[in-house]
Amino acid sequence: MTQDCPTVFKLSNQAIGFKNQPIFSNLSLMIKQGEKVAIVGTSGSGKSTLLNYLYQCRSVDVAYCPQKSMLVDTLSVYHNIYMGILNQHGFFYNVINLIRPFPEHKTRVEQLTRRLGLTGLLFKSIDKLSGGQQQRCAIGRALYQRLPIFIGDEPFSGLDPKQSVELLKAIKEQHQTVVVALHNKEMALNQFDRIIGIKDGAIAFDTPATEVSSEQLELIYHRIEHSE
Ligand SMILES: Nc1ncnc2c1ncn2[C@@H]1O[C@H](COP(=O)(O)OP(=O)(O)OP(=O)(O)O)[C@@H](O)[C@H]1O
Repeated sequence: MTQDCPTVFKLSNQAIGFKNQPIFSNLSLMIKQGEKVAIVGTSGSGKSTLLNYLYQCRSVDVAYCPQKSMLVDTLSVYHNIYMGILNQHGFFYNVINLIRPFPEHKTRVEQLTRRLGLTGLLFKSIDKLSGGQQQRCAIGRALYQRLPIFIGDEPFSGLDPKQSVELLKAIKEQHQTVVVALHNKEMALNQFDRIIGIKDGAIAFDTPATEVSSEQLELIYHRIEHSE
């Protein structure tokens, strides 16, 4: 039961946003260890702003998969995935491993690429991959960090539904707590424990996925049409 688990994020009446543009003025939110949370809302509603804030709150425990993947185009899948753990090793270890991969990392990254559906692409450079393959590589970078929390900002947007579910399964196996922004309502309803709907700079609903109706979700995406 996650109710009895430690709290991993707790925001109380928090203002979140940018210098001259607050996005949330009074946000309260608690996420417990072990929860699998989907964040939904229209484009521009503040999902990325919130996820980035959560990441900043405890970056050492979070494998973060932002919308702009920050992969290095000219480097290979292997190198881009390994880069996720650069901060876990010393400078010389990293340099040697990047020039001549240690067998331990090569084996583990290769196993991971199979799970990601990137078999045979280990040493292919990122700029030679499709958008979806690049996205899977970015997820691989997060998975390779083996951190307790995964935060993903639309990590499946370029993937087909089957791949998305498979990758989410891998993410759930690797990370205790999962917080993901997505636009796929079916996935939010079927694959997560809890759904947080964001609208007009506030949480419109925060409900167990089994209790969220598709009407509630539709409402989140409903735009008010202004007429003169
Ligand atoms: N660096 C920034 N400086 C100022 N305002 C920003 C900045 N980044 C985003 N915004 C604004 O903050 C609001 C929320 O943006 P955010 O990217 O969090 O939305 P989102 O829900 O993630 O959207 P999408 O689904 O399109 O990714 C938007 O109005 C956006 O214009």
